Amino acid sequence: KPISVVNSMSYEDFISLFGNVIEHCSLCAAAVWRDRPFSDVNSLHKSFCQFADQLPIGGKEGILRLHPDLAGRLAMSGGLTNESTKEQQSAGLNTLTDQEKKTMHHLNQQYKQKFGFPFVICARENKKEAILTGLERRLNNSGETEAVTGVEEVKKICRLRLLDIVDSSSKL
Ligand SMILES: NC(=O)NC1=NC(=O)NC1=O
Repeated sequence: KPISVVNSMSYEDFISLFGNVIEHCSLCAAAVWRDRPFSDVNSLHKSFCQFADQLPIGGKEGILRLHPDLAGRLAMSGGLTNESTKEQQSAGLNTLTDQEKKTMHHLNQQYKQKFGFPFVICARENKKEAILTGLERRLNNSGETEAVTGVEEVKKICRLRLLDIVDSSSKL
């Protein structure tokens, strides 16, 4: 969609179009609508990032808790959103060996046990090996660090999902 069409949308249409660019966070889109008109997809992304950044730590953790595990129960049962399904497949998470599945599940559990929110990484920018090493490495971080790191990954996921919707060449 051209950015001019995005800028002329009612907030209902804007929310239905962008309600999942941050996974299950239609609130983000509902808030970002007020920043229109957007000059291009970058300024639209910037608004989403600013909304996430100004959230208190509890809100940041809340955004992370809305994300499905990588190669988790939901993924195995085909219960992911369309976007997450494609993203997890692109990282090769649908072709994990039984051993890799067990390792991923165990590390995800450990991570959630420690932080109280799931491990989030931009799957379209990582293959399964990098995801597993990232999970192991980040397990050693503090909760504060991981809440911020996770939101940085959410911003990357958001940018790629926005680029799937908005013509990146269109400018105000
Ligand atoms: N826990 C996650 O990182 N989930 C995901 N990352 C993505 O890029 N897509 C997901 O579903």
